[in-house]
Amino acid sequence: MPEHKKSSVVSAPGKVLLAGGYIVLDREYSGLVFGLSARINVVSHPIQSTKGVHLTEIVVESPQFDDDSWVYGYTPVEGQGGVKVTQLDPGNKPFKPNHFVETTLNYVLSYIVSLPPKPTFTAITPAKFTILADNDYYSTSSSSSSPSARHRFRHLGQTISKANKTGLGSSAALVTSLTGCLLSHYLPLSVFNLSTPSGRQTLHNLSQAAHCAAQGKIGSGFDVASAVYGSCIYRRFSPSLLSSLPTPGTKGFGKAVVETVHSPNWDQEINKEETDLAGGYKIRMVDVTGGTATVSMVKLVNAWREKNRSEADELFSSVETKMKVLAQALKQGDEPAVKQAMGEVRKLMKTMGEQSGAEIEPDSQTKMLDELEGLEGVVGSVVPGAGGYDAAALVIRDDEVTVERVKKFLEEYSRREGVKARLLDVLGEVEGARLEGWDGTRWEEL
Ligand SMILES: Nc1ncnc2c1ncn2[C@@H]1O[C@H](COP(=O)(O)OP(=O)(O)OP(=O)(O)O)[C@@H](O)[C@H]1O
Ligand SMILES: C[C@@](O)(CCOP(=O)(O)O)CC(=O)O
Repeated sequence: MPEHKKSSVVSAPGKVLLAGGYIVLDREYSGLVFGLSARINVVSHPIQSTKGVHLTEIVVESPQFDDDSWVYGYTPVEGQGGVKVTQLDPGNKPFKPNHFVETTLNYVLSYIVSLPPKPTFTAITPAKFTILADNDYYSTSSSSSSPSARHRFRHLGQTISKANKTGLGSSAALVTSLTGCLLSHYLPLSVFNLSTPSGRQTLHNLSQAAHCAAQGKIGSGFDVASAVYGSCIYRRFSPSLLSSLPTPGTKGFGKAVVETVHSPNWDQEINKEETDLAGGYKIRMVDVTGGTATVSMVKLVNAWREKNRSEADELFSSVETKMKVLAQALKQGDEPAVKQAMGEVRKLMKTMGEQSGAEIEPDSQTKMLDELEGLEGVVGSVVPGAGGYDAAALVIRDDEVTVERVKKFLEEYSRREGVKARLLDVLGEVEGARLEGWDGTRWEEL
């Protein structure tokens, strides 16, 4: 583990889009997203070269998963192309790429070496980056109260591709925390400081660029926005900002990344003032061990909207109106208003699903959420984001009795319906990406 003075630790939260799925893809509409207490942390460690050996290696490891570490060589690219990393064959193990990690390295290292006043390839030195994800990002067969589950960064006993995601936005939290850690590790505080508004803006723009490239599509970016800024009402950036970046490893890539990240044309809106959760309430998530194919659902909703423009636009506007009412009610702790607004958002999203053919609130989720809403202390529920079988979101009263009641209900419901529904430990949280302090053993728990 690293000597703390030479290490940086950056964490970024997961997300829950409480209201605004699909509509937030269009800049006309905004969505309400909360950050989550489940964070992905990235810890940097310099690698000392032994005398006479010239290393140009960057290692990224995710020790909670079987065999998941990736070794990259890095080389400068001529013609202001920045840096290109190439994954090195581990020899003794199967060769497994991690597209999100590799793309982030290409974008962030290229940005760092291409910063004005002049390109400095020597800014990059060999280093290792360790990814530590809070447990709630993945479903497991063990219950959350078992001893191994209490470990902060549990070993999952499988590879990343086999792990069952709960839908809390692991790739956005990973790309954002890795971007923040690379910037903090390689750049002096005078050039990149995560705690300043301009540092956050750089982190946001660069993480959006890397995440879109890794995903192979330009989504709304609400997940990266909340990983950087935490809870907010989010209006997306114009997709044209990222549509003409060259490919990593080609001439002009590094220069283009710097120009794009520093462009004055970024037009996302992050409204944090109207997003808060009053004391006495908590946002909790219920995992149903499913997962959702967001891309095909978005295609169905878009196709329906194309054909039924005025009906769809009316529905989209109603979702946005109710989203704003919900944000205000949550901030004020107005329980009846939260209940009503969540109920209305649910109904509208159910209708969007029925009209478009996308399973936004599948009937099995409807049944579970209706029953949950009947419990004392459960204020409201929604299928967040794209909906489907990702973890559902609840607003509940913040007391032990309610939590126990919900847990007991989910046990009984799982037995009765033959499903695995459980309350995740994760809570809604307002804060975004942050530099973590070094406190000795905290990052050595694995
Ligand atoms: N702990 C981790 N260590 C290394 N890579 C990770 C980790 N978590 C996520 N990733 C990367 O992110 C990818 C998962 O991204 P994907 O977009 O499929 O899921 P997601 O962002 O969690 O989805 P959702 O938004 O539905 O929660 C993994 O294949 C891997 O490349
Ligand atoms: C459908 C969409 O609006 C939300 C997807 O949310 P999630 O990944 O299911 O949390 C897509 C997007 O905003 O990029």
